[in-house]
Amino acid sequence: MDNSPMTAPDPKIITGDFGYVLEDVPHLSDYIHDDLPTHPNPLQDNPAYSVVKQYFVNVDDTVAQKIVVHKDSPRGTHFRRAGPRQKVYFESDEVHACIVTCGGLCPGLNTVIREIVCGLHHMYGVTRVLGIEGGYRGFYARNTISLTPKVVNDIHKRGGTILGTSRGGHDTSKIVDSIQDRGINQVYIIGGDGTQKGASVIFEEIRRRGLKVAVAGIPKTIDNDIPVIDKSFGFDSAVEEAQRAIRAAHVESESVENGIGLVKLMGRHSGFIAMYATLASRDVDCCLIPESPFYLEGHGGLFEYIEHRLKENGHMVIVVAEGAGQEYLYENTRNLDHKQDASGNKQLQDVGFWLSQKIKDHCSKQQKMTINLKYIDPTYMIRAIPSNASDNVYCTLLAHSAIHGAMAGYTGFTVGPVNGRHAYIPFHRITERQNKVVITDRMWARCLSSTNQPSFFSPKQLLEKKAEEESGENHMEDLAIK
Ligand SMILES: Nc1ncnc2c1ncn2[C@@H]1O[C@H](COP(=O)(O)OP(=O)(O)O)[C@@H](O)[C@H]1O
Ligand SMILES: O=P(O)(O)OC[C@H]1O[C@](O)(COP(=O)(O)O)[C@@H](O)[C@@H]1O
Ligand SMILES: [Mg+2]
Repeated sequence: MDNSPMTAPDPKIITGDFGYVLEDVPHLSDYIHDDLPTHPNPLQDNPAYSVVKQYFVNVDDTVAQKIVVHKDSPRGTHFRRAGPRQKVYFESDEVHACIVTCGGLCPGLNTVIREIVCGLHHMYGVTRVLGIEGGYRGFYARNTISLTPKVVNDIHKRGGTILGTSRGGHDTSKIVDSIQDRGINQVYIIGGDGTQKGASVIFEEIRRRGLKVAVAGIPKTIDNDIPVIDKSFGFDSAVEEAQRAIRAAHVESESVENGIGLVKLMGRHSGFIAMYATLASRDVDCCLIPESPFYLEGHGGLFEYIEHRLKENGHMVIVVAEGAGQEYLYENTRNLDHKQDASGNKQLQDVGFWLSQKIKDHCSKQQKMTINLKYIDPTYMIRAIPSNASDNVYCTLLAHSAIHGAMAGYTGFTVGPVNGRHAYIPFHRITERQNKVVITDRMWARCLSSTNQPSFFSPKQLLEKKAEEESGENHMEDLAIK
């Protein structure tokens, strides 16, 4: 076996007129130089699909990343449009696919698994699909299970993942050895930012070994922290389920004098669930997210706002994303500073519990008012639900787009909607940064105006933040266009 070090190839950038840039994804033919045979897409004979007008996408179709433009704006970055091609690079009985799920749970994982199995079977006549159990380490440390449409028929009605998942355990060469030994030639990897980084190095190793194996990533994150794509599957389901906890917090708080309902929601680095759940509910008086630092004491602080709100309304609901205010918690427990999970993610401390204590201490110290605080932590209950109807449809489209891409010989890509159109996105664009709530954007302003909470920023700090975010955006644009 060749053990020369892995080097990532340069990104595939194709430029055109008027500032058009295609950030393309790799194709098997980029590194397998023997003539790879192509075959007509079996979908053309499929009774369900054959009548569809223009079912196949044009090979040159691309999707624009930026759709708000001015008369003279450059056309900017584009991604290859996802969808079925007229020619495929695999024959049906040649395909031996596998599916793995990694990282934290998320509503919809089972739907994606189901739709990959059924899509491969029904659209492309593929019968050999293996489920890798227990995340990346399952490639070399666990048994596999054979997945058929019958086995997966009902799984979309269940939360979790029938394959199991794990953090850590990514051993690239053992994983690729296992892929090679089993004769797998399509690898479907469902997972978040960490998983997509893992998928990227698996792809690099496969390319280095010159294997005819397509690697397709399906982005999973309940936190919605994956960039470029419009949103991640399971996010809508999570926001919907969070409403139940917020409603409970509201009922509890308004039933007593000076009631405070405090709800913690997931969101390690990105406060999207908290922000959307707040906006959807309209019962929330304060939403705290990691992107927007807050402070407790003094003028404009959280305590002042709580006192004001209780005086005014007699009760209040606070939503806090789990990653918010972590700087305060680490201040107090220096010894836990560097605790990480098996994947290297920083382990967070319970901001909801900490905040409850702080609010209670403050109110009892001040002897100003007796409060009645109920802390609700529904985080794992939310993560474990099955996906809702709209996420189910979304998961189906993701699975189909991934299958069409792999069958067409594309590899080293993540699939996802960009401005509503599914596209193939190179791994590095998905893993180079995290999607975060931009607190100088209108959506956060809507959230603040719906709760009427303080922004916790002075006008000067806000201007600085805006300048910082604008220069960050320009930097990303530069990277994309070069
Ligand atoms: N930089 C990386 N390179 C290779 N594998 C990684 C990397 N980061 C994470 N992984 C692997 O990806 C899997 C999931 O990562 P994790 O961060 O736990 O969840 P998520 O993918 O949901 O963000 C783990 O098995 C982990 O070992
Ligand atoms: O208890 P676990 O499995 O480590 O998960 C907790 C974390 O998982 C998340 O849901 C995100 O997980 P991923 O990074 O796997 O998408 C966070 O919101 C949360 O901090
Ligand atoms: Mg992650």
